[in-house]
Amino acid sequence: MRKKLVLIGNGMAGVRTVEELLRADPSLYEITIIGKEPYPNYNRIQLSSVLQGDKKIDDIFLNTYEWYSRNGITLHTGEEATLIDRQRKRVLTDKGREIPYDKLIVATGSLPFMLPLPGADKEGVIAFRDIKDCETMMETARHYRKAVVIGGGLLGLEAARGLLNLKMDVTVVHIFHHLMERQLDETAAIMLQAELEKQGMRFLLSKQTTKIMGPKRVTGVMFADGSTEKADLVVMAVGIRPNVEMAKRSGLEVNRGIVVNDYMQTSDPDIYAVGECAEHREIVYGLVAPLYEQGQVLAKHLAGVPTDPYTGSVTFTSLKVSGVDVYSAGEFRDGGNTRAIRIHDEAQGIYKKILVRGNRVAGAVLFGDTSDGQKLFSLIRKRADISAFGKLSLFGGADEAAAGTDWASVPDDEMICGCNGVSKGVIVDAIRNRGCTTVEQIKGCTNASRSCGRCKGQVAEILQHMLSELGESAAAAPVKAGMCGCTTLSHDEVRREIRAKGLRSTREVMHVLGWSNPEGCSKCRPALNYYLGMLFPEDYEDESDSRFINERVHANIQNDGTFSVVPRMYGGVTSPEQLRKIADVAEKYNVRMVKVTGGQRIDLLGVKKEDLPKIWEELDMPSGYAYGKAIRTVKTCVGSTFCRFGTQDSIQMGIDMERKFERLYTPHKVKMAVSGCPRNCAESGIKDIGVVAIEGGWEIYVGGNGGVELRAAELLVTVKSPEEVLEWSGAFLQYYRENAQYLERTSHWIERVGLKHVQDVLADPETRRELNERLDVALSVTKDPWKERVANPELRKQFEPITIG
Ligand SMILES: Cc1cc2nc3c(=O)[nH]c(=O)nc-3n(C[C@H](O)[C@H](O)[C@H](O)COP(=O)(O)OP(=O)(O)OC[C@H]3O[C@@H](n4cnc5c(N)ncnc54)[C@H](O)[C@@H]3O)c2cc1C
Ligand SMILES: NC(=O)c1ccc[n+]([C@@H]2O[C@H](COP(=O)([O-])OP(=O)(O)OC[C@H]3O[C@@H](n4cnc5c(N)ncnc54)[C@H](O)[C@@H]3O)[C@@H](O)[C@H]2O)c1
Ligand code: SF4
Ligand code: FES
Repeated sequence: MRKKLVLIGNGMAGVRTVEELLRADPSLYEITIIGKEPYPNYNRIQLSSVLQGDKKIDDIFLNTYEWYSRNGITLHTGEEATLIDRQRKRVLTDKGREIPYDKLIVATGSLPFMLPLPGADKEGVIAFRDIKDCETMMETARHYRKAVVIGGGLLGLEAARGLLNLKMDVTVVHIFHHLMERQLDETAAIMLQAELEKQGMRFLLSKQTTKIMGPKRVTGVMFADGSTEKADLVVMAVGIRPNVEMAKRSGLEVNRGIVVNDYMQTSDPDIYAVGECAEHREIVYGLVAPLYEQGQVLAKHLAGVPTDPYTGSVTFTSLKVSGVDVYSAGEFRDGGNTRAIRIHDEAQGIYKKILVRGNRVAGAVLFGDTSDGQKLFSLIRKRADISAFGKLSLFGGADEAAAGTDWASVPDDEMICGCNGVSKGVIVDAIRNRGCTTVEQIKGCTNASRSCGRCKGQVAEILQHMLSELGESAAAAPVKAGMCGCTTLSHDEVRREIRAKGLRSTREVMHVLGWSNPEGCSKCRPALNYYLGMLFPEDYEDESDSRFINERVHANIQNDGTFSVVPRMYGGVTSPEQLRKIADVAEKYNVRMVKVTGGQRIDLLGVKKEDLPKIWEELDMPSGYAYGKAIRTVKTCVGSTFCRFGTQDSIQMGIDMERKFERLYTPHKVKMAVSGCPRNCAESGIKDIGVVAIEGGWEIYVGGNGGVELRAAELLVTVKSPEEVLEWSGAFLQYYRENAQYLERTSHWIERVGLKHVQDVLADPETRRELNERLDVALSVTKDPWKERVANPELRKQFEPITIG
């Protein structure tokens, strides 16, 4: 039986440790992760980029919910571990859960330090640590103008730049007489301040804040010298404290952080600590590179793989503010038996200082041109003997950068991605031997550029260099976009290979087609699952784990973690009996909102996951697939049944289409409509398939889209009878299913391949017949997912309130 491993803290260090462990041996542990924040693991570092407007929250997730379920990890989000009952080897949570463990990792990170000032609890006083803080700042900037950031360290300056981008007027209050005194000497700090002032930031240095002013919401801050500064928003960025209270309560040895040995083991041999909450040899780290190094050692240790102990890390920092290049690694203050080698070009705004002790580089501070950063960092880490280097050759710098790095002469062990400890040699190997031909693929293979992203340019340069070195054909070939970072093959190529080689499972596809990441990723897995299901409808066993969350639970997840339920109503027609059932269910399960959708259906919003099967059972209506890459709704107008202008029975046509095509999975969602005359009340002109009745027949339009990119549907064909509408629509749908890329709407697909091409193919009656034949096979094996889950106790278990929060 597998041992139980529990991780407390669903953050950067803990989840990286789990990733490394799965890479070492995925079969060893049954893993449970408890995370206080209501999201999957995200890149906290990139919150600065979100605030600065360079990224969206959606871009910074490192692991999707699918990743957890694919790896068999039980995830409890929005839940806090409150105590470790070490006697009974259980973790207790604030939701009353008791989770047994054999091995436990504590990775609770840090808490931002909030200055205990009078008034610090006022509205508008926040920290900058998580998504919520980031959202609060963005929202505040919509209504208020004046921000004060307390703390002129890395975090404070990145926050200040973000608030400037959000059009706030920003003052940074710093206690020390120069900025970033924990990373920079005075010269570099003064240059940095001048640059940031040019960007519009204001500074109050050597200022000690004594009070937060205001009635309920902050209106200003007061300083020890009696002066004040107005503020509608105060961001405290004055450092962090390891989050150790729970560990302390549970009796673990805690100093500043949770005390660990060289294998990250705490005072309890079955409990480990990793990340910002851990104290190793009296050091607590606050940057990802050392935390990932800790994670690597811990993962190997847990997997029983021989590993060197963790002996501590040399760190580097770099400010993520656009237009400013600052880099600091190792020691940075003069003195302490070090000699300084300096270049200071005031005209060009460049300052470089290297501190040397004996024959080794002990540290470096760079401003204005940081291109030597990683080279110097490598020398510091390796403790390289530099006696053979001329003083100035240590600074390759601007000239070398201008000429472009000669990557052939860079040693393989030179560190390229400091955050993830990836050297040039590892990147070269990924390109040469693991088939990587894009920066994304290298990221997937090696983690390079997955954290702060500053090394991305260098990774791209190495890639270019290698492609030319690997021969003319590679150099000449444009860097091809594979379907994701795991493969260089395009969607079309993958589909062709699956068909040609008769591959029957996602694992087999990945193995035979040489996926660089043997597990695949959230992009390729759903696509492969779709292609396999489409190509082999009768034999392929759907891999629910490869589907997006909505398709796994057959309901649409909402922004608060609840779900929506949309039962099918063919052609948008309902009955008093159905309406009564819907009303009863809505009342019984306290459904928060009942809403009519744009597709003429009724949506029950705010449903708890555990209530889904009960609601489906009591509704006793088919799933409307409102959550899937599938046939959605057929919207109809009243047509000739009631309307004075109606030329045909659009309602019946819509009902027949929906009954025929329901439950069919497609590359992306497919919406349809039928209008009873060209007045087009059902909006057939912006649907994937839009049917319009005319005197004596029907027009079929395709490729319309009413979403973000509005696109009018184009006339595919005019036919005479309802049977022909079904025949042409079926052939069109199957041709789209077989030829579009996964996640390609009909509008994009038609633009890519051209309407003329589709018309030419479908003009042949024999081709239409064959397409419809294959479509019928696919339709014949579909089952209503709600009924299936209601009837099957095993499938119902999935909805018990445990996994994804
Ligand atoms: C805006 C910003 C920018 C940054 N930029 C950089 C950078 O450029 N380079 C760099 O190296 N570092 C940077 N950092 C620091 C980096 O993000 C951290 O070092 C890293 O996230 C720490 O990882 P961790 O896993 O130890 O902690 P976290 O990522 O904080 O994860 C800990 C998680 O545990 C959860 N948790 C805590 N207690 C409990 C409990 N009792 N039960 C359940 N869950 C719990 C927390 O909610 C949190 O989600 C930045 C940080 C911020 C805030
Ligand atoms: N680019 C990056 O690498 C980056 C970016 C953001 C955050 N981080 C990390 O996040 C963590 C938090 O960052 P941070 O900048 O808050 O921590 P920090 O400890 O590096 O800096 C805090 C700064 O606040 C100043 N300060 C302390 N008390 C003050 C007071 N009363 N008034 C005014 N200033 C005061 C300190 O002098 C110090 O310079 C750190 O571990 C940092 O390394 C890193
Ligand atoms: S599209 Fe024509 S038939 Fe249908 S409701 Fe509008 S006017 Fe009447
Ligand atoms: S140096 Fe930060 S991601 Fe590579």
